Order: sequence, then structure tokens, then C-alpha cells
Amino acid sequence: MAEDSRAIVGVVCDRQTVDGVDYDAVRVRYLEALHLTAGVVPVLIPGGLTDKELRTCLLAFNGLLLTGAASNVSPSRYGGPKACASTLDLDRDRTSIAAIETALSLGVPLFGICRGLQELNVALGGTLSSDISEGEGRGVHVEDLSLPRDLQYAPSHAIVAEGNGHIAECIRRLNTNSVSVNTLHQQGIARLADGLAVDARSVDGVIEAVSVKEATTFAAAVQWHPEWFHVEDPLSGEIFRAFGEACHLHVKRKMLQP
Ligand SMILES: N[C@@H](CCC(=O)NCCCC(=O)O)C(=O)O
Repeated sequence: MAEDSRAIVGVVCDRQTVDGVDYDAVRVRYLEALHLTAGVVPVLIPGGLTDKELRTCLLAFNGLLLTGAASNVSPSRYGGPKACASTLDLDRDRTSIAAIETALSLGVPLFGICRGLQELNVALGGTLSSDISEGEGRGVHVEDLSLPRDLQYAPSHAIVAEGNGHIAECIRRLNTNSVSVNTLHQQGIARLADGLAVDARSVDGVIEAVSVKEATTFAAAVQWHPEWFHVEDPLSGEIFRAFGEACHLHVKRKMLQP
């Protein structure tokens, strides 16, 4: 029987403590979007792995997903102001930054969502704003927690595609240059890393999507949450299918290697 050549995609976990017990966890919606729309097999990457062990994982995997999370990237990673420990997830930071560097060096497809976009920017030398609403003319980008979850993840502001990166291409495949996306973040890109190109901005100037300039495969991230309506929303489907195709191409390329 032919080996199942479906791509395996590693998903970096959040470290959470519930009733004094530590968990490594990922929201199911991210895993469903990978499995059902990208058509790949998601596996969880726990915290605490050494860089060498992460490399072993990424040599075996065909893609990397960096999910959103309520926690923030530690400002110590980019020279930002000291933050309250309760808002941080240092295990996640360490694993994500190392996994990003390794995936890019190995040419493993990479997709970041919300916190994942912020991690990608920091991993490549960029900085973050701790509260993007403080910027001149900036709108509100945090979710309304008083709303039901589906309404928190409903489209809420327009973004406009720019450049020729993976996400900009997905937007233009919808025969448009502008779409409405959801928004559930307080932080955002302050200084864009040199190795990143902007794929989309919100109308108030927030960088909403980026692509890695020198990447030879899908290596991109978005500030919004395409996983939530990955079935219903056309752009979400385009992005996850494009990521899945890149992961399956990676499988084929590895099969052809001597
Ligand atoms: N904490 C950062 C990133 C925000 C983010 O990833 N939100 C996702 C919330 C839902 C989830 O946990 O998946 C910021 O505030 O900018």
C-alpha cells in the first residue's frame, strides 16, 4: 500500500497553567483548519525541546504553524519596555523563535497567525508596539470580549493588499485588492524586520500581513485569525490551501533528495 504522503505540520504549543498544573496546549480550531482546509496532518510541538531536538522535528516535518495566543512576546526579545510576567509565555517565545530560524534555514513552509506574525517579525530582528491603538490615527484592534466568540472573530476592518507576497496573492485570487478581516490583538509590528515584505495593511496603517523576502517556499504571516472561519471565509480558505500546497510540495522535494 502506498505510503500516505500527506504533509505533517508542527504546531508550537502555548504553555498554560490550570489549577497549578502546567499544560502544553493548542486551540482545536487551528488544528481543524490545518487538517480539514490545508489538508495536512497537524502535530503539536511541546515546550522544553533543545534547539537540536527542534531541528530534528523540522527535518521530519513539512510545515510549521505559529498560532495566536493571549500571551505577548517578551519585550526583552526586542528591547521593549518591561512587561508584567503574567502576560508572557517564555517557553513559547523560545520554542517559536528557534523553530522559525530553523524552518527558514531548512526551507520548511511556515505560517504565522497573530502572535505568530509578531514572533516572525521579532525572530528576524524587528520590534513590536505594546499597544498599537496608541499610534496616531489608529483604530481599535482588540476584540470585544462581551460578544459571543463567533462575533469576536467576525470581520471588523478592511485591509489592502500590497506587494507580491503569498498573502497578497491569496487576496488578489479573490479578484479584489481589499477584504475585511477580524481583529483580536493589542500589539503589532512597530519596526518591520528587514527580511520581511508587507503583504497587507489596515486602513489605519497597521501591518496586517507579511512574507519572508528571500524564502523559497510559503513563509508568511497574518495579524488576523483565518482559522476561525477557515471553512466559511473565502480568504481563509485560500490561505490555508496555499499553505497546505506548499507543505505537500515540500514532501515531494524531500522525496527527490538523494
Ligand atoms: N497577545 C498578542 C497576540 C494576540 C493574539 O494572538 N490573539 C489571539 C487571541 C485568541 C487566541 O488565543 O487564539 C496581542 O495582543 O497582540
